[in-house]
Parts: sequence; structure tokens; C-alpha cells
Amino acid sequence: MQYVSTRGQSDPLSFTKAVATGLAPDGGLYVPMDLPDLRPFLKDWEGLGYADLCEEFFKLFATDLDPVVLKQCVRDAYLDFSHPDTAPLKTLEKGLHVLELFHGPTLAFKDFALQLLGNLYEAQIQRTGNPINVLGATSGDTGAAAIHGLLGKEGVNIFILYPRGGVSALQERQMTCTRADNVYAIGIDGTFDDAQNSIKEVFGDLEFRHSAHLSAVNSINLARVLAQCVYYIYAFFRLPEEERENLTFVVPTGNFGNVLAGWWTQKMGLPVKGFHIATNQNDILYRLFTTGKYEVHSVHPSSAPSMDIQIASNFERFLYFHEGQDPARVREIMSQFRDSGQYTFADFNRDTFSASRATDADIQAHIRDIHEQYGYVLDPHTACGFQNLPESGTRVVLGTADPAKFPETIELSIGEHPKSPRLEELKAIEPCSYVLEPDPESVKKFIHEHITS
Ligand SMILES: Cc1ncc(COP(=O)(O)O)c(C=O)c1O
Ligand SMILES: N[C@@H](CCOP(=O)(O)O)C(=O)O
Repeated sequence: MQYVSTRGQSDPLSFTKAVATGLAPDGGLYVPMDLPDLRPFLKDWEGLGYADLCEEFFKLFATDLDPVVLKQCVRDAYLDFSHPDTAPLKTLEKGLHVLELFHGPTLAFKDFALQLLGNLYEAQIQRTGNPINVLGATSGDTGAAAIHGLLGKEGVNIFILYPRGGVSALQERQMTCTRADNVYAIGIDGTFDDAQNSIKEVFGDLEFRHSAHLSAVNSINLARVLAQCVYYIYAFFRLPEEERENLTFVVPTGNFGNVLAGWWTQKMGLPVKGFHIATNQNDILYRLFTTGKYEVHSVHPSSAPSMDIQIASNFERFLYFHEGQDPARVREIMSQFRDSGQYTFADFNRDTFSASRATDADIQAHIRDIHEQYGYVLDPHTACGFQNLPESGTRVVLGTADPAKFPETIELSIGEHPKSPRLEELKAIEPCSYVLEPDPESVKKFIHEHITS
């Protein structure tokens, strides 16, 4: 399987090369040259455990990776998940389920891909003999999961930029209380978008990228999106047969990586009716999917802070398919968007997507209502999924984080203060963090100083 850039001006690469490269040299994102047809495999995959399913899925994509290495990477990735089902489906009532994706080591759905990516990077280091320096931007969860996925691995430094004051206190502790001397959690005065733009520019400096052996952990990295495809297939098989028709996945959305992964599985033949994009008050994707206009507004901090994002990087992967896999069109649209902060589609095809936006008041109301109705506690991101929930068919809401990461909002909503032992133990550790301007030159200087010292 080969991977091409959405902007069409970089050479196609194999899986291992595309994963190692992260952002394509032309600034685009890697996508499979062709999405494979999963339908011939689905019957055999039903009943597989999570790791086995993940391995079978990746065999179709990681075609240049030694199958023994792939097996080991996948096996190890899901060992530290605390639930025997890895991604359990919690039924609230017939036709309404929460897919709990927060039983991994950092209590958010990012663990599904980042534990695996950490192992793929370790295998890369062993294969090439080169160290890697990982650079990422986070609004809270990616940073924690990336750090955990790479902690203790030989030959790795981890640089994570996050908005100071823009992540929850416990998310910040997950990044700053590691006691590891190869982890650099860097607070910036700016938004997640500023951090993401800045690291994209750093990756765009190809000379620096190569000399510093930089690797990406955000969902610009193809392996992230592929790993996130697996739980949609797994969830489908966990539904009773009569609930598999008319299935909508409801996906709390920020950087568009999670819902894109689901949409790809549908394009590959998983029989899903549609996807519901659930944003918080930072609603660029809601506005796009309801009006056809993609326009940046400023970010307003919300009680679902990991989704305080305006410039959704995986929108470009959707755009590539929306524009008939025409990289020239992608370049034209992305360039206009970059210059003016907006793009209006004359003929926007929203495919099988619907969308909603939730304010902070809505988030609290959903946490309260679902608790009252079902005795179930939602985290604030998952709560966004209950806004304008599609009324018919089967709805599977993706539970993207453990409520214990956001105890203040839960307390305000239902008067309970959820706790998790994994988070409580961080409170005894002295945090270690750095502060930087979110400009690419400062980031490069910081990385250079710390990898050469
Ligand atoms: C808890 C949580 N929910 C939802 C999202 C949205 O996922 P995505 O950025 O892939 O759209 C994120 C991160 O963005 C998150 O951390
Ligand atoms: N919500 C994310 C934002 C980064 O998204 P990614 O999927 O591109 O890594 C976070 O928690 O950091």
C-alpha cells in the first residue's frame, strides 16, 4: 500500500516511511492511495478481540512492516488498558450506546493510537538506528497520551506544546509530572491552533526536520487515524445484529481526526448510515457542515477544553476526498483559506455527516440529564455528543475521555467529584514545565538546545 500527499507535490511513500515522515514535505497530509474494501474481511473479523482485530486491519495498510514486528507492536499497545473489552460498549437504552474509549493509561481515546504509535516508533529506532525527537501540539489529551506512549523508550525526546491555562489542571499534571528528563511539556501563551500552526511550520523546515530527527504524534500522522479506525469496526461487531442497520456514530470533534477515521471505515465498506459531528462552542465544523462555509473565528475557552480548536488539521484529508482526490483543488482551497481565514464551497457535499454545537450550559445540562436518566456520568466532551442527538436508528456516542479528568465541570453539573487513582497519584509529584512563545523559531531553538546539550 502506498500513501500520497493531499497536496500531490511529494512522492508517494510506503507505510513505514509515511509514518516516519508525518507531515508530507509539500505541507500536505498522507492518505492511502486507495482505500481498501473491508467487506470481504468483515465476516472473519467478527468476534476477534481488540488487539487481533487491530492487527488484521493494519495488515492491509502496514504492508512494508515485518508482520512479526506489527504483531508485537499491536499486542503491547493494548496491555495497559484497564477494561477487559478494551473499548466497551455501554448501553444506556436500546438504540443508544456510549463507546467507552477512556480505559487506556491516560484516560482518553488518544491512547488507542498513541500507545501503538509509540511502539511503531520504537521499532523504527531499532530498524534505522536513528534516535527520534517527537514534536506535538496538544489541547490536553494528545500530549499526555504521546508522553505515556513513549515514556521509557530508548532514543526518544518528547516536546509537547500546550496552551497555558487552556487544558484542565489534571491534563497538565499528566504532561508535567512524569519525572522523566526526556519529556519537555511546553506551555505557550496562545491557543492550541497557535501551537499546531507553529509545529507545522517547524515540520515545514525540511532541513531542521531532518537534522533534528523530528517525528509527529498529532493526527497529521497517518498511523494515528488508521489506529482510530479500528474501534469503529470493533463497536459495530459489539452491537446486537438488529441494531446494526441505521447506525450513526456521534463523535465529539475538534481536530477532525476521530470522525475522519470513522468515515474512512464507512468508505471502506463498514455499513454505517452516518456520522454526527458534535462540537463545543468552537464550532467551525458545525458551521461548515450546516452552511458550506469554512471560516475561522477566534477560540473561546470552553468546559470541553480539548476541543477548543478552530483549524481542524484533518479537514484537509476530508477535503481531498470531497474534491475527488484532486490535489490541485486541495492546494487552491487550502491556500485561499490560509490567506483569508475562510472558504465558501459553492457545492458543499456533506456526505453522510450531520452536526451540532453545544455551549457550556448545554454541556452541563447533558451531564445532569444523562446522570438523572441513566445514572451514567459523561465527561464534558462526550456530553457535546448529546446535543441534538439523531432521533432515529442506533446511536453510538463516542466516550472520548474519563470524567475524572474534568472534575470541576462534573461537580458543577451533578455535585459529584469523580476521581481516578491514576490521576490522584500525580498530585504528589512536583510538576516540571517550560514556557515559550509559540513562534517556530523559538521552538526550533528550544529543541536544538535540548537535543545537543
Ligand atoms: C476528550 C476529547 N474528545 C474529543 C476530541 C476531539 O477529537 P478530534 O480532535 O480527533 O476531533 C478530543 C481532541 O481533539 C479530545 O481530547
Ligand atoms: N484534542 C487534541 C488536539 C490534538 O489533536 P490530534 O488528534 O491531532 O493529536 C488533544 O487533546 O491534544
